[in-house]
Amino acid sequence: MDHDETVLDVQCLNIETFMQQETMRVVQDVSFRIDKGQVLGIVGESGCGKSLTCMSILGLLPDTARVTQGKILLKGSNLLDSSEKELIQVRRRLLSLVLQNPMIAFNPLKTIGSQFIETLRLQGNYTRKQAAEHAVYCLKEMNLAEPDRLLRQYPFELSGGMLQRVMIGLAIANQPSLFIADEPTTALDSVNREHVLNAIRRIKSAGETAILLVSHDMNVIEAVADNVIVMNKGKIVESGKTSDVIRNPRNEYTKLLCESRFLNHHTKEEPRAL
Ligand SMILES: Nc1ncnc2c1ncn2[C@@H]1O[C@H](COP(=O)(O)OP(=O)(O)OP(=O)(O)O)[C@@H](O)[C@H]1O
Repeated sequence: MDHDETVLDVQCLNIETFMQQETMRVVQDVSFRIDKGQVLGIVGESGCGKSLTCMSILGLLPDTARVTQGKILLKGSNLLDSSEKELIQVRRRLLSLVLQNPMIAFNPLKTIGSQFIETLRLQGNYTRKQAAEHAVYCLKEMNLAEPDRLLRQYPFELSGGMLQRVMIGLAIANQPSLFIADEPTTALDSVNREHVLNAIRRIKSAGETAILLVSHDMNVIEAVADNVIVMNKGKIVESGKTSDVIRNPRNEYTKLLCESRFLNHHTKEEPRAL
């Protein structure tokens, strides 16, 4: 594989948390790579370390957690060696994140348009007019109808699924090198989930961005991820091409996740923890 294509290379990542005088190794020796135009899925039960792994890449770990060992190479440079100032620049130019609940990402008192335009102008060299035009383009890319009208609306006027797509449109507006989506479909009904998966497919087919997709739903991973890692209790217990892992799961937890695929379609429940 051409090394130039690798966007994110996480090597032997270890994260500890410390709360109430107790230290816990919550991520242990986790390694993975994502190339341009590829989607890597991370699956695993609640508390297995998926979110802290993502937050460490963004340099946004909470005060009660820290990376104790490892490397996070973004296009070859180790983010763990970056200063806070450099990280802010990296987050603006190269990384973007979408979380489960888009409502908390928006200011309820401002229109979608003003927030979209403000963020675009913060990230890039846009006039207000150019930013407004680009916002319309991004919303169209997300297959959202009537983007001009949508930009005049307030967050509470949109459904969760629409807001999530607005968030994704905004997140990829400046073609980040790495797009991290942490449970982007979990709070959505099946129709909106499909819209979000289509949005991810579109980003993938543009071929410029590496995508890290966290989910506990194997259906979602199966739909868009080229490769998958399965985490349990802070460790990778299985990894490989998504189709191979699903066809031939080796680990007991992976088997459960795969079996729950059909169940999840109807109930959206998380599989029982082992
Ligand atoms: N801010 C924090 N301070 C201390 N410990 C934390 C903090 N956030 C998470 N943890 C602990 O770290 C471990 C990993 O949590 P993490 O949120 O990464 O799991 P997750 O796999 O993303 O779970 P979920 O699917 O529920 O979001 C858990 O044991 C959790 O309790």
